[in-house]
Amino acid sequence: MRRKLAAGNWKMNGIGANLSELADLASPENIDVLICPPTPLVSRAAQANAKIAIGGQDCHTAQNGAHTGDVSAAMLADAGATYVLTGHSERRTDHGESNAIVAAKTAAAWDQNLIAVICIGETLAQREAGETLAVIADQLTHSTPNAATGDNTVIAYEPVWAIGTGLVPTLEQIAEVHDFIRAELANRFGTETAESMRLLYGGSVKPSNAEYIFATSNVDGALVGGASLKASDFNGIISALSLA
Ligand SMILES: O=C(CO)COP(=O)(O)O
Repeated sequence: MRRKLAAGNWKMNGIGANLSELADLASPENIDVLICPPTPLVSRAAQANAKIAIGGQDCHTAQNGAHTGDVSAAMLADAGATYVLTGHSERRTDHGESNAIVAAKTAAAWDQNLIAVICIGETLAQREAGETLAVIADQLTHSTPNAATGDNTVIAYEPVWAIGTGLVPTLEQIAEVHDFIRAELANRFGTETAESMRLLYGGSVKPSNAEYIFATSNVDGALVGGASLKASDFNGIISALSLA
């Protein structure tokens, strides 16, 4: 059985004062809860609530060296992180990260025993051009190294046009992509590995729509931006996932 995962991505939001939100997060026994705060908060976040996991939002392909401003998977692990996001669309756009770079970052995360949450998703233009599944297949294939397992990898489907916009795909659209991802994983890694890998939906998930999204085929949780910043909001999503 896949353990469901409620993941929050604080993006470039939050200072020390915001860490008090972590103490107020619910942590139901039957699901995993993860928060990915900005890098300067990772170490303190990891001390704030023993029941939730902490992750980085990005890592370098190397573990150390002359890369000013970057953070390595080794540093995140040392600070108490157990997960890291790789290939978030904002990294792909703001920092020009290719699938090959995302795959190298994912491998670097695994080297430090971090669970990689590999993010993929189409733009609105790609969806309107009917290219969604081709884009998803391409990103999934080339961002995911061969050694992926259900233990070291989570796949997050985040349509770029749904991030921070309040727009959410229909449940049919979410199911279509999640079913497709599961099938692609089965083709490549075999059914057992594919069935053990968690697939998250991300993009404007709120307490008000979480229950419906979590009832969708092959959705094992969510990657949440804005609604993860306040415990009162994220707890609504955590509760919906726990009951799903
Ligand atoms: O990008 C996201 C999480 O990684 C989604 O952000 P929002 O939940 O704010 O739309």
